[in-house]
Amino acid sequence: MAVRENSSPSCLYDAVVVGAGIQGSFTAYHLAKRGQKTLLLEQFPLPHTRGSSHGQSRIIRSAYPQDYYVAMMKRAYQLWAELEAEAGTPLQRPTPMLVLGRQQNPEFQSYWQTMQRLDIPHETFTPQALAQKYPEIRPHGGEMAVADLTAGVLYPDKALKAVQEQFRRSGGTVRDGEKVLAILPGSAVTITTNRGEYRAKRLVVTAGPWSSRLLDPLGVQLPLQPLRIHVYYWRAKDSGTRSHVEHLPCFLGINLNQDAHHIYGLPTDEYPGLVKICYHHGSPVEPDRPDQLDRASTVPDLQILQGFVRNYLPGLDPEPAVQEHCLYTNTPDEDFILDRHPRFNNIVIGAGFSGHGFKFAPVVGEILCQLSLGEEPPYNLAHFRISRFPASPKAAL
Ligand SMILES: Cc1cc2nc3c(=O)[nH]c(=O)nc-3n(C[C@H](O)[C@H](O)[C@H](O)COP(=O)(O)OP(=O)(O)OC[C@H]3O[C@@H](n4cnc5c(N)ncnc54)[C@H](O)[C@@H]3O)c2cc1C
Ligand SMILES: O=C(O)[C@@H]1CCCC=N1
Repeated sequence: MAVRENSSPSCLYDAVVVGAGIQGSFTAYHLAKRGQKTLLLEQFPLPHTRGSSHGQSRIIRSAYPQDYYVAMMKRAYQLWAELEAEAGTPLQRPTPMLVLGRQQNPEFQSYWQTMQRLDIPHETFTPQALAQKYPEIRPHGGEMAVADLTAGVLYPDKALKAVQEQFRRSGGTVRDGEKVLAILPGSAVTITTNRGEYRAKRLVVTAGPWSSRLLDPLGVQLPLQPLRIHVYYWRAKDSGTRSHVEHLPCFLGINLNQDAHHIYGLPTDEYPGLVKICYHHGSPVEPDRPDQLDRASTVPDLQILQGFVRNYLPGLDPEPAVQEHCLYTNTPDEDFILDRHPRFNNIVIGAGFSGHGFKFAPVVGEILCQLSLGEEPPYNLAHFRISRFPASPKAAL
């Protein structure tokens, strides 16, 4: 195997980041801005559609039931604006997001109370006010809404391109089509790829659905579950009502009709006249074989969504017009993993973004950069620690 660029001390990298999805790309961007000689490795030729960060729309919002996410979003909005200024292009479009639910529902209450307590600009809609403002939406049984007025639609493909470009401008190197096969810990970490070998003072692993492949041999078994998520786009029944589709806000339905489901939607630019509505859960899958689903554990997402469309958005055709897919990597509590390796503190892990990580990527990248530089990020990271999971037997090293 060829040894690349590590035959002299000057070719030792300050940092190597594995995985050029949105989290790894922002981590590399911050490291390079901090003057670190940084290499970003990606297994597939870029851009690609095989992980979690591709596509043309994601929701950005401040509204979360948990204060710690709201605090991180404050910083994320600042950093998104910085990247937009550097790139000279908008990376999001402001669009309010309705949290829909029953007033008595504890999760709905948490969203609402957090918005009030933390002064997130918001507007509350009684069922009557909701019907007036958004007649396309038909809530049931007294369901109401609170709108996060800071929300919007992010443009993921553009964002990924912009952050990687700015990383390169800061002196960083991206090598795509280069898969990391092995990691050997040490004061300088040795990284073996299908093309060669590198050494780095610090390593950040942001490998999305493939994270366990790299981390298990390093003795950290994380409860990460890759899920296949179907992305559905729906059209108005009557083409004359197309403007109704475009008028819809982003929305997040909490246990609507007293079902256990979370369903979300957003107006998008990628298919003019269609609205994207998805089920926030998917079927377990191997990331290299996303088409092989185990029937026994496949979630009936389409039936659930069709029921929702018929009941809540009767102006839409209940047959989806377009179907795509993407991968989530879930933790059991759906909180992220942002931590140092328990034994090797120059190896940092960012994983388990559980289908809601895109909006946080600028601040996640900053946190992973700070952790890898031995700094303590100014957030409560207790919810993101590896130690929150029950200990599992360690692999031999
Ligand atoms: C359908 C869908 C809708 C979503 N909606 C929202 C939303 O509205 N708002 C929101 O905030 N978030 C949303 N998310 C979540 C968000 O997109 C993800 O949290 C985020 O993209 C995760 O990024 P990542 O960098 O961790 O993973 P990825 O994008 O998967 O990146 C990991 C990268 O690592 C590379 N890699 C893996 N192993 C190796 C290796 N051995 N060597 C080299 N490279 C390697 C992979 O090829 C990949 O490119 C959604 C996700 C999906 C799928
Ligand atoms: O993160 C988001 O905002 C979206 C909507 C809720 C479910 C997952 N992604």
